[in-house]
Amino acid sequence: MPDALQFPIIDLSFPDRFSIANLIRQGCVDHGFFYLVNHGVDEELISKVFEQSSNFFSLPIEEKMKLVRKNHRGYTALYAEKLDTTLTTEGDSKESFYIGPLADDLNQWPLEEDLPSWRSTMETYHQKLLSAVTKLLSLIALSLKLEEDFFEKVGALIEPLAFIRLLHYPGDLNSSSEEIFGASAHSDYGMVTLLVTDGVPGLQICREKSKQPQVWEDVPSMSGAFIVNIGDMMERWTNGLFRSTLHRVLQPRQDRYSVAFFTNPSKDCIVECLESCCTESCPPRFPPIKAIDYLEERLRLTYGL
Ligand SMILES: O=C(O)CCC(=O)C(=O)O
Ligand SMILES: [Fe+2]
Repeated sequence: MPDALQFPIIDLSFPDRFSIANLIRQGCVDHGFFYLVNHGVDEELISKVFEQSSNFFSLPIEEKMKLVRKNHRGYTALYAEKLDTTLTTEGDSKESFYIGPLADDLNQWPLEEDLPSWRSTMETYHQKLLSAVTKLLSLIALSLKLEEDFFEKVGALIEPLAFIRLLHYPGDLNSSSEEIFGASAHSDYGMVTLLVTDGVPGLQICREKSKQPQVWEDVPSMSGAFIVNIGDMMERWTNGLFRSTLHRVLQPRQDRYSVAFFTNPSKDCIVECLESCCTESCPPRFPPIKAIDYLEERLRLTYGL
């Protein structure tokens, strides 16, 4: 049995920004994961989000299907999504609900009379998370020896494509297939993801994706902390220095709820390998891409469109 994983704990309020930036760099190079504490998001708000998430997923399926995913916002039913696009089995055994950028009016909301304060809770959470991520990205820029406002300057934060994903993994599914996962193996697509879970285990990472057989290690939740992971666009920016680590969620034996916050750059932002991460012996591994084109292609593959 490998030892339990130990990720660095990043304190977003710590005054010595350079030492925190170094710790972030270590977490991103070694694991692509770290914990974030003192992030400025109240425990009480997080509890409310979990309560409202459970209220929504408890609705009858016909009600949930009225808000079925359009423009990548709204409800996706059990087995509708398959994060590991190489699997031939049916989709992942989870249901989810996406809430995207608040400004563009594309989100779908349950009726206020059905779920009072649902929309305002999610909107507040979206705003708070975006503000925590903006602070975190300035430290990530420092950790790459860039100016703190690098991600602003390249236009990543003009209107970031930031999504809340409420997740519910039912615990009472009797599946005969070993190949059914709550969330099958994948890496996230964007810059960074901030995840909070209800403490029910299931999340695992595989640090060496090409090594066979793959070794999967449990990621423990930490009370009061976000689990942060690097996504593929950040891996591309850093020419592979920061890892976008493969992860998955096992099908749990009891209900499991989690809430992910995915941050992608603004749609027209160009993601290209940083000069400081390239050398003659380590040339750029990824061509430049426009954030929206990359994101749309990844979503298309995930939903089998
Ligand atoms: O539910 C979790 O713990 C992780 C979810 C996840 O990896 C994702 O939604 O991308
Ligand atoms: Fe993920």
